[in-house]
This record gives sequence, structure tokens and C-alpha cells, in this order.
Amino acid sequence: MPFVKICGLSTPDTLDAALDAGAEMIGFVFFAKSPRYVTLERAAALGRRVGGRARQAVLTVDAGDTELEAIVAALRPDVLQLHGRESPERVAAIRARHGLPVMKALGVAAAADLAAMEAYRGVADAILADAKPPKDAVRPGGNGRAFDWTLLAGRERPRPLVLSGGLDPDNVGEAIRIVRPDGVDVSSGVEDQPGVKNPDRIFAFVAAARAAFAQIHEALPLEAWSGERRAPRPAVPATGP
Ligand SMILES: O=C(O)c1ccccc1N[C@@H]1O[C@H](COP(=O)(O)O)[C@@H](O)[C@H]1O
Repeated sequence: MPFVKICGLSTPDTLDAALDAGAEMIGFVFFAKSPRYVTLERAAALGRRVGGRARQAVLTVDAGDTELEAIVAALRPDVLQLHGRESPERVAAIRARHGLPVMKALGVAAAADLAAMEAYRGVADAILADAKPPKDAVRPGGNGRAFDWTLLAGRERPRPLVLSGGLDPDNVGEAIRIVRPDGVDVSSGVEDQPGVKNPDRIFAFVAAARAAFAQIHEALPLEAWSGERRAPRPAVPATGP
């Protein structure tokens, strides 16, 4: 079942909007240079408000062991989203240490970047394909920047694959139809300004993503038939003289 994740929540009302809209996963950002940064205390309070209605992801960028320990101890998250330059070995070590699923973010700008994903196959529990940040960016993600989705279309790639980067209520349907991901993740596209989420845009995003996922999953059986070698139909027995 594909999922919708709303990332960078930092207030009770926007968290409620994500939960009421039916997002399956929400994310808290632990990167100090982000306008969505939350303290441990705030995230823990918001986490209590979630009350099991969605999975909780914590987003870190090249965090050290001490920081990760503190985050995991305070929040008991469901998923670790690693959005830095963590190597496959580091991802494996973090996963083993915390016993939690890891979603590894990787930047995509060209077909060659898909090869980098291969190194994480069997190491990360999911790959999150994001746009590469602009050269002068202060953060590696959350820049509202999309990449060419056709790079991922119809190609062999690790699964589950989560799509992010510059998604918004208007383009998420097309993105899902092109990439056919296992989930989508958004931050900037449901905001009025960096760090300020808009509940109406959250509702619109989740609805648009759901509609597109329903559409592609309805289409699946037909696609499967088209490539299938069918057994010859049994001959119709002749009747009558
Ligand atoms: O949201 C942030 O501030 C952030 C900071 C550092 C790394 C990643 C961050 N966000 C993640 O980036 C992608 C794309 O976000 P956007 O929708 O383009 O704004 C998404 O996975 C966010 O979770």
C-alpha cells in the first residue's frame, strides 16, 4: 500500500491537519539549519499527539551516534530518515544499532545517480529519491526543488522507492503516474513560506496523491495482462451436425 508522508511538521494544528487528511507518515526535522527544525521536547510533545495514527519518521543529516541515541530515546520513532552523505556502511551500522527501518535519501539529477542507489539495495529499508540541492543551499533537502521524474520511469530501481523533491498538490498526481513510487514525501509544497505549513495545502496534497495512487493501482492488472503470454484458448467443441 503506497503511503503519503508530510515532513517538517512543527505545530499541533498542522500536525492535526496531516493526521486528519490521512497521511500515513509524518516527519520531524532534526537539522538545525532548517526552518522546520524542532527541539527534542517539541517533537516529543507532537509525537504524543500522533497517538499511533501515523508512523513517525525522524529526519537527520549526518548525525553522530550521540545525537541519534538522544532522538531515538526521546521519540521512539518508527523510521529513521537519513538525509545526509551517510555511506552504505554507516546506514547498516545505524540500522543495526537502533533496530529501526532506515529510509535513505539520495539526490537524483541524472541517470548516473540511479547507480548510486544500487549500493544501498539490501542495506536501507527504503530509498527516498530527492532532487539534488542547489550549489548554494544551506540544507541538502527541503528546498522545494524537483528533478526530472522520467529518469526513474520504467527503470529497474531499488524498492520500496519514495519520491520527494518539489512535490505539491498540483504536480504530485503527475509525478506518481510517471514514477509509480511506493510513497511520496513533501515539505515545501504544503507551505506558505519555509517552515510555515498550510493545512489546506496539506489536505489538497494528500487527496491528490491518494487519487493518483488509486488510479495507478487500478491500472495495474491491465498492464500485467498486456505483457503476459496467454495459454491458447481451448477449442470450442463443435456442436450440431
Ligand atoms: O525539510 C527540510 O528542511 C530538510 C532539511 C534537510 C534535509 C531534508 C529536508 N527535507 C526533506 O527534503 C525532501 C524534499 O523536500 P521538499 O518537499 O522539496 O521541500 C523531503 O524528503 C523532506 O523530507
